[in-house]
Amino acid sequence: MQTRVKICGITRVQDGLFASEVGADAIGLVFYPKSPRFVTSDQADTILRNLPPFITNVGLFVNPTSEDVLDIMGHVRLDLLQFHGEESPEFCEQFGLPYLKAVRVKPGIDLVQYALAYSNAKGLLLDAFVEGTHGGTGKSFDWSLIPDQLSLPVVLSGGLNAANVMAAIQHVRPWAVDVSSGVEASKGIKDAAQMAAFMKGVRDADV
Ligand SMILES: O=C(O)c1ccccc1NCC(=O)[C@H](O)[C@H](O)COP(=O)(O)O
Repeated sequence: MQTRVKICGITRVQDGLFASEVGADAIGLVFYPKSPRFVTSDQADTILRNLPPFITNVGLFVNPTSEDVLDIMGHVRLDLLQFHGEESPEFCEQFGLPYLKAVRVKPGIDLVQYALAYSNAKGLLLDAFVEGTHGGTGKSFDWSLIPDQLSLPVVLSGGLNAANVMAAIQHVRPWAVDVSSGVEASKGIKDAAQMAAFMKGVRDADV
């Protein structure tokens, strides 16, 4: 099986294009204003208009209002939503788009119950728990906390990079992996060589 790849926190057309060229299946656009990778709807629209076909785009939010999401959706044609806060299943489902629910994993969290609660999600994005932040931390977590079987596809995230992504895939066998910090020259600025190396690590894990 080929592990899918999302490269998140794209803020520049050139980074979205290169992510497409190296084989990423999806790019993430962060609409959370407190993030150093935040993009406006106009910036997001420009990035998406320059992407080649067949690249899924994911709009990322943290505890938005319904109006926040609808406003972005009115300006940007999003394929998938990703919620990183304390959004309820009902909140996530109201927009008529498929969505990923992000979960920050720490000992004691019941991922089986989480997957059952968000049963209409397209997947669970499992990320590191870092107090006071919601994501994009560059920190990994103990992958052994992930149950062998969950009722939703797993998108493994949190501190992945070219050096650890092969081990992560071989350990977890996720549907997909997601990366932001691990392919950056600085926050929000992706590094082409790191993106290419990350993709090579994913392909090496899949053989
Ligand atoms: O990327 C951010 O700045 C961010 C801020 C707040 C919530 C979520 C955020 N990113 C969401 C992602 O899907 C990241 O790719 C994920 O958290 C992994 O990030 P990293 O550990 O830096 O690879």
